[in-house]
Amino acid sequence: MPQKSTEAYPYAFTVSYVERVWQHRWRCSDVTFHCLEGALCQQWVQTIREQLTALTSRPKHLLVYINPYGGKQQGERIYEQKVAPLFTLASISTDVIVTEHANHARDHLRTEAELKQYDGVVCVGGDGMFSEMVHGLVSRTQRDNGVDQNSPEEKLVPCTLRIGIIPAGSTDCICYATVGINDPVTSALHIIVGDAQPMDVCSVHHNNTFLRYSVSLLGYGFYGDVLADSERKRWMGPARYDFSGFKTFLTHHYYEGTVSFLPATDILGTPRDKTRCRAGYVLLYKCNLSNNIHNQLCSLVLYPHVWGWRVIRGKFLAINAASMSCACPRSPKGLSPAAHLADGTTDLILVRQCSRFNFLRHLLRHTSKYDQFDMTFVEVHRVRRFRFTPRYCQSDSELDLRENGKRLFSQICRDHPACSCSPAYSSWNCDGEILPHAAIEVGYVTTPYNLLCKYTVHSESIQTHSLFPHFVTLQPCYKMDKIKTHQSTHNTPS
Ligand SMILES: Nc1ncnc2c1ncn2[C@@H]1O[C@H](COP(=O)(O)OP(=O)(O)OP(=O)(O)O)[C@@H](O)[C@H]1O
Ligand SMILES: CCCCCCCCCCCCC/C=C/[C@@H](O)[C@H](CO)NC(=O)CCCCC
Ligand SMILES: [Ca+2]
Repeated sequence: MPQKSTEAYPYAFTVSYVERVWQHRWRCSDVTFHCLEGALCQQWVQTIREQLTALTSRPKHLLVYINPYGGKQQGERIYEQKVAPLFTLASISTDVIVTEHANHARDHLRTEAELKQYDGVVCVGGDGMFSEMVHGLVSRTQRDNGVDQNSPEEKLVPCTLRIGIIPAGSTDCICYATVGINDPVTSALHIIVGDAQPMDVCSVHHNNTFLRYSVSLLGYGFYGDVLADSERKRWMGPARYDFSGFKTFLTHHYYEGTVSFLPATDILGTPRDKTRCRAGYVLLYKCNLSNNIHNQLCSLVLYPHVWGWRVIRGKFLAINAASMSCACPRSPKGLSPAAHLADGTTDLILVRQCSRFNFLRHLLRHTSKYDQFDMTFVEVHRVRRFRFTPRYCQSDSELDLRENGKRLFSQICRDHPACSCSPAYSSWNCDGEILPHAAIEVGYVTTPYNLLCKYTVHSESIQTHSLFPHFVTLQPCYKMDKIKTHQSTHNTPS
């Protein structure tokens, strides 16, 4: 600042604020205001501070879990260098746990963590780490409320604590599909300003026994096989998915079975809509869909069997249930671009046996503007529940082998034990974790979740933003713990 104005306006304070720089990317900027009088400066600071304190949606105390081995193993560095300084600037205090083993965060959240003292929990990692948080919190909430997790008929009780994601994984699909980008700074700023987004959760069962929750992808066939292969190549980092994806594409296995599903008939909107559920300031498509007659007509056309379950038998290259778009850097529009984040449904995508060439066309359309569902061997249904039963029963010994992670020597092709045809079973990819059971039942899709790092879709949050459009926090010009005015000519706080 020129000396002249410093002399004329000797008091100053700095406001840090969120700036939208490009598309969905946010950055923290600041602006310094200079005043003639110390008292006036103090009054401004006091008033802004009061307004900030009144924003109850903003977290003050967070519990952070860092997976040091997710993605490119950069979790700790990302948190220390990019996120922690922003939390400090926003006067958010944190308790940080660097996980020591898989399921550390899940078990800590489920049993030990003193959750009452926190306004939210944050995970630094990928989809697997987020899944751990969901399992810890959702399980704890169901247990505290006497909900039987084993019953697919039961609806989940919503959790009150929100989860924030700082992306540091390999796919980061949950972060990308909710925020619009996988950028740690953007996510940290969403957490700071208290953004919230409810999200759907599916419970997955086998023989009336609870297996796992899923919030993004439940995929059998192609995505199950990619995951099973890639887990053996974790040392490759995020590139393992490209390698295993290519390999699985070449193997071109199909799987026989029966899919039964309960179509979501009482909703507006279809998986073929052109809208995107990634609410922001420019594109505000809310999850509770718009009252649109065109959408209503599409629902009727797509779901003529409105009253009950539908059953489809066949040979499938992939069976995917996308509870959200599953957009990620590999596929910016995702597996089901029009899926909604919190509408109590999942989009069931059935890819029937077809030629390698056609399957490649289908896969490539996930990365372009062309419609991946507009192909004769692909169908998509918006559903509330579904089941899958493989054509051939899976024996208990086979399940044991799979559960123990052993190679499936017993997995023979259906007609010719000695040849390399398609095996009888794939496994389910449940948000990036392998489920060895081929036969599963998915209970009612419910929305027991709130994320911290999401654009506003609640009217409450929108109001908050229009009242206080940008302020993240206040800082004096010179580094101090508390907000104070200072006399800029003397470089010392007054
Ligand atoms: N300290 C740890 N040591 C080993 N594994 C861990 C540890 N902490 C968490 N995990 C496990 O690491 C697995 C992968 O983590 P994460 O999801 O963060 O990264 P990723 O798999 O590379 O990313 P993505 O899920 O986005 O593809 C998760 O299943 C999680 O349970
Ligand atoms: C031969 C050309 C192929 C081009 C294909 C592009 C299609 C990409 C669609 C990507 C869909 C990602 C769905 C997200 C799944 C996550 O819950 C899971 C855990 O992070 N990731 C994977 O399973 C990792 C899945 C990675 C699949 C490649
Ligand atoms: Ca959904």
